Amino acid sequence: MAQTYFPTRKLALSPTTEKDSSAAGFAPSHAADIVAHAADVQEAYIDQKNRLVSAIDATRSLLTDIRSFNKDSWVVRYPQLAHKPSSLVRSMSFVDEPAATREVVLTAPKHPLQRSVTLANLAEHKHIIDDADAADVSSEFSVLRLDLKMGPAGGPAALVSQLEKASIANLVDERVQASMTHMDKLRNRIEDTSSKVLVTGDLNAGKSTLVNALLRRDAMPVDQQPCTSLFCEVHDAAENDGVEEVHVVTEGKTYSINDETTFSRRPVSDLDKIVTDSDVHHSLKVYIADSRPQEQSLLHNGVVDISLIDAPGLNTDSLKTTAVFARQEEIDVVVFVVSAENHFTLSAQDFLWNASNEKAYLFIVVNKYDQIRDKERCKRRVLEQIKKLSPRTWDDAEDLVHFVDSSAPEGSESFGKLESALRSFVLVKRAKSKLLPATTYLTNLLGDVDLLASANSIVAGSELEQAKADLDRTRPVLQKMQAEREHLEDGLESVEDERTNETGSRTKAILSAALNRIAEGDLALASSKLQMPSYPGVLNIWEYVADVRKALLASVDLAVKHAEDEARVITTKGVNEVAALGDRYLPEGVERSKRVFMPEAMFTRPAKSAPRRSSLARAANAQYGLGLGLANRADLLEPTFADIFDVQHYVSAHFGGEHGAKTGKEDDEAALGVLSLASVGVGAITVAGGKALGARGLVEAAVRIGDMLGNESTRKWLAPVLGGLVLAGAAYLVLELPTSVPRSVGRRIRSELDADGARWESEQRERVMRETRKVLRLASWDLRERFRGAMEERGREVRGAEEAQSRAEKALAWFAEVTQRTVDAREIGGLGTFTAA
Ligand SMILES: Nc1nc2c(ncn2[C@@H]2O[C@H](COP(=O)(O)OP(=O)(O)OP(=O)(O)O)[C@@H](O)[C@H]2O)c(=O)[nH]1
Repeated sequence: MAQTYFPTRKLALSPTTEKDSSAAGFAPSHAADIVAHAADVQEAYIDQKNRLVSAIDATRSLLTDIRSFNKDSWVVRYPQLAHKPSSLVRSMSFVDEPAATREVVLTAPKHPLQRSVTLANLAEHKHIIDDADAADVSSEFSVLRLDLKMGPAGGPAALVSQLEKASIANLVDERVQASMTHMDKLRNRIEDTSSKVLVTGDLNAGKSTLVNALLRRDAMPVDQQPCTSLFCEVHDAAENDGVEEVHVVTEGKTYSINDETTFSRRPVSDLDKIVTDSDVHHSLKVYIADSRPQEQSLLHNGVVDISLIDAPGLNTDSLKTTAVFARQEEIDVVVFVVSAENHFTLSAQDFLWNASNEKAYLFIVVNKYDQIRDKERCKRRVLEQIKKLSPRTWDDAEDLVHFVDSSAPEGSESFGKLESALRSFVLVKRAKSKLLPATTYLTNLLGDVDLLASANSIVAGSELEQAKADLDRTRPVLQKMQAEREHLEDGLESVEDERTNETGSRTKAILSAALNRIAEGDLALASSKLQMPSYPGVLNIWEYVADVRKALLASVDLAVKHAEDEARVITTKGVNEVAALGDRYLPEGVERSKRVFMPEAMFTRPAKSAPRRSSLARAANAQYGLGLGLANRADLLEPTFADIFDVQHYVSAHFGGEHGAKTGKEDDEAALGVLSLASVGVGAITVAGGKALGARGLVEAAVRIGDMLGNESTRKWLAPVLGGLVLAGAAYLVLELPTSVPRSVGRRIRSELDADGARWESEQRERVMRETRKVLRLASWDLRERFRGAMEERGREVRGAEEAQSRAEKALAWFAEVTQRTVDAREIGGLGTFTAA
């Protein structure tokens, strides 16, 4: 019954059960009780309305926060719960990830004001999974339900199997936004204090008289012939700035008090005339001032802006119009006026029957009761009719059916009771039409928020676990890498240095030995591939020198190549050591270097720029593939006199000068020009003497020879002796050539290699070391990059996991707060206790 909307007050009205006798003998309560009841109802209504408004505001702010949290901190997930027969267990999946399902369980709320069910992880609630009673518990969204069916119009609807997380979150956000807009409307509706009471009934039943009685003034014309044919809507003049006025609504326009084009103004004194003259169905807005205090006035009651609509009497013509009018949403209450003398006409019965089906409760005023002699009998017969026409009205007859004399309201107890009951009834009906939808909506919405929060809590919980596991896995790896970085660095440096130095010393050893050997006239390197040419005889001495030169140069090439090969071996070792360092320090799962080291590719690149050096030194840098390729350089193969008689060697050896070793090739050639002539004979002498003679000795010998030539007798024997000596020397020279030429050539080559003062050997060493260092640097760089990349990757993983952890923790706390706030909102709105009848 109506009072159940306001359970916070113990109402003074008798309970329904006591009224069961009302059909037989209706026992009216004392008017004072009714008035007190009206005050209670009014207070309870205001209280409930305010609570609901606060709850709406709290929910609205919660939704605003949820939206911004979802935007900034958490992509909200939308769960789908598949029902499992006879159990509280649901299979939960998310629209963005339909394949991944997890079992959850519906749990009883921890708080009485929580949703009837929330979700929890199955593992934590195994004990309640087989509760058959729970099979029907709904785990569906109502307000925030997403319509995920899509497809061409008329075609088979296809379930959107998978949408992006973000798109789903957007859809949820849109639903939340839409529900906020809807709440604004509900709030406006609740706050809207206007309420329309339609007064209708049989012709001449006294409707206008009742309206006048309620207003306590003769505003509406009575006894009109023909009967009232238009709808007069009576408002408090306060709504028209306190001015009493009639607004005749322009035909075809929708009335707005703020739009002068929708009505024309007439004085209230013209009302009689307007009603009398009216031959068409107009509607009127009548603004009447009620000077009575708020607690007495119906129009001016301080709670609801009630307007009374005096409708035309029901007949076959007006019946339909009035029925349509009564059905309008803004009509909160229908007051049906019936004459006690006539009871219900057929039109009245028709209207009541339909109206009671559509609007459960009707307020019935049985008028002209003063005219009835046998009042009890009349009352009984009227109530019997009401019982048939509107049983629910009959149930509440004490509140809803009033037997009055509208022509004399002042001081009438029954009329006072009618007024109070009508006011309560208006408020009760408002509660039903305005507060209840808002209450239901809010209850459903908060339930959905709970469901969303608990599903997202479960997700946050799993993400937290995942993040912790990730951290446990990645953080130690990162820390280990940070700790070992220096070791790796040291290891790489030492491989680089050690192997480069090893290459250097190997090269040095090989080349030193090689140069010493050629200086002795031997091949730089003993090899089966090379042989010293055999001496072809003095007549082919020039070719012999060329061949020796070529063979020695080729052997130097071979020695260089040998040093390079050694460097390749050492470098390969170094590369393998770098790879081993990679195996040791790179974490699991990091791809090892795919570079394949090809030792044969070493020493194949021409130097980009070399400083100016002797042609040999330049050649040394020109072509690495075949050692130095010295033996293929035509310009280097050209033999010289010095290759045969190495005067320069003897001269420099004698003067102990380093001239020869230090001059350039041009100087070599100049020296050869001066000394070449002398070297032929003198070189022979010196060699013939078995030891190297000094220049002084040579000069002295020449002088003595000159003296002897000046002496006649001496000349006689000197010529044959001298000739003999020269011949012997020449013979010796010729005999020694096979051994002296290789030495001379070897020494020449050696000194030419060192020609520009830069030690050829150390240059070669540097070159070979550079190559090794280059390879090892590349290998180290590659490993360092891998290590750095892996460390960055692990760092990112750790940071990602840390962020995920803090996001999940924040989300868990947030969703717990959301749940608490839904509880608070329910409490504020009295939703847990406010139940519909
Ligand atoms: N004695 C008495 N006369 C009443 C009462 N109510 C109305 N009347 C009289 O009944 C007549 C009709 O009253 P109206 O108020 O004009 O009736 P109505 O229902 O508005 O008439 P229509 O709008 O024309 O259908 C008037 O003469 C009123 O004085 C009442 O409670 N007691």
